[in-house]
Amino acid sequence: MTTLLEARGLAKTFRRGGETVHACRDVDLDAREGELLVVRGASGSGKSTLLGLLAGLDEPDAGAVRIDGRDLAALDERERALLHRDDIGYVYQSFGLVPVLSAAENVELPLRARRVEPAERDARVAELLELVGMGSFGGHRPEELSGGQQQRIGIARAIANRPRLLIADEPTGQLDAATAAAVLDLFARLAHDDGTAVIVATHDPLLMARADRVRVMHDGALGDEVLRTQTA
Ligand SMILES: Nc1ncnc2c1ncn2[C@@H]1O[C@H](COP(=O)(O)OP(=O)(O)OP(=O)(O)O)[C@@H](O)[C@H]1O
Repeated sequence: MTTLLEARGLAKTFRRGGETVHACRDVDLDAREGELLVVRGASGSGKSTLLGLLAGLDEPDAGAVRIDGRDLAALDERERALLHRDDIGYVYQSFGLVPVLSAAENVELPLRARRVEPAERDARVAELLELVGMGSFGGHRPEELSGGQQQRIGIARAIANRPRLLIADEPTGQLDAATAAAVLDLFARLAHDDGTAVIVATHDPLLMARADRVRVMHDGALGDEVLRTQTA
């Protein structure tokens, strides 16, 4: 399998009150095409910080992230925007939907950014809403949707442009068991059938059971790979 993302020596600290929090300490990580990689860890262990660094949403204090061999720190603003538009899908823990847009318009945003033709855009939005079981909710604003429904819209938006790299922060946190299982199937298909590199931060044991690899984060440090059978 081809390595799509390589992170080396990633570090990030925050100041909180008078103390320094080491949210990410010397993290090395590879993500490969066709693979579902789970990062597991207790609340506050640094998973969200790490995912934000991997996607280039935040700058590390030290270390580097290369995607397809390109160092994120070396990209100018335009190159970074294109990388985000075309190659990276990100599922935010708190969904990150635009409140004044409908569910369908939120899903449509990445397609508009790529200037997909209107007819193709409409068809793709309908397909994506169906895929996440939200076919009848396209006209609803985020505030009219439950947390789980917003989470599903966030997932549909993240995969709209068929990214090569999908990064998802607790993507089943708000979902009931049946919907979570459908999302797991979707992520597994994206990795195993479509060749997407999928990185998921989760506490969900079912998601861990579907992973090809599991890495455990503890106090900002990422441990060696653990066997899936050790994660249940
Ligand atoms: N912007 C920030 N300012 C100050 N401290 C922060 C900031 N972001 C994260 N932290 C701290 O860094 C540590 C790691 O947080 P992070 O959100 O990455 O963990 P997490 O594993 O994703 O937790 P959760 O599962 O609860 O989302 C925590 O101690 C958190 O309080």
